[in-house]
Amino acid sequence: MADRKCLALIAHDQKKDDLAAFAKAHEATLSGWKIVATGTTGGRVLDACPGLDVTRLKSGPLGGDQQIGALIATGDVDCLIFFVDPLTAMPHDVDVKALMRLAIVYDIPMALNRATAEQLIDFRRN
Ligand SMILES: O=C(CO)COP(=O)(O)O
Repeated sequence: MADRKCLALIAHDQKKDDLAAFAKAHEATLSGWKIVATGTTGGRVLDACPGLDVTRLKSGPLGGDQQIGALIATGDVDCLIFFVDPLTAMPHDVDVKALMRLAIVYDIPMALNRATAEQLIDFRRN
């Protein structure tokens, strides 16, 4: 059997409740993926869905976004769902931009809000 594809999940603090609810609502679909997540986000996803295969990396401000960017560059992440908070300044804004840039460079599907993530998860199921 081919290796499962890898999905990266990230949410800024104001969006973490929303991402946990999204994960719960799509738990069955997400169980078909290998998941990598920034540290705090991964913890929230596992609290909501303890059975998912989630690898937690560093927290975003401590390098987690860059770790996920590196995994995109090596071809180890196939899809990115990142619930971005557009209303709060981030100390690691440059890391966030660099991550999005690599998702574009390597042309992987990237959802930056819940509406797009809902479409992406439905699309990939079909
Ligand atoms: O800051 C983040 C993304 O830029 C998310 O990191 P955490 O999941 O560790 O909060």
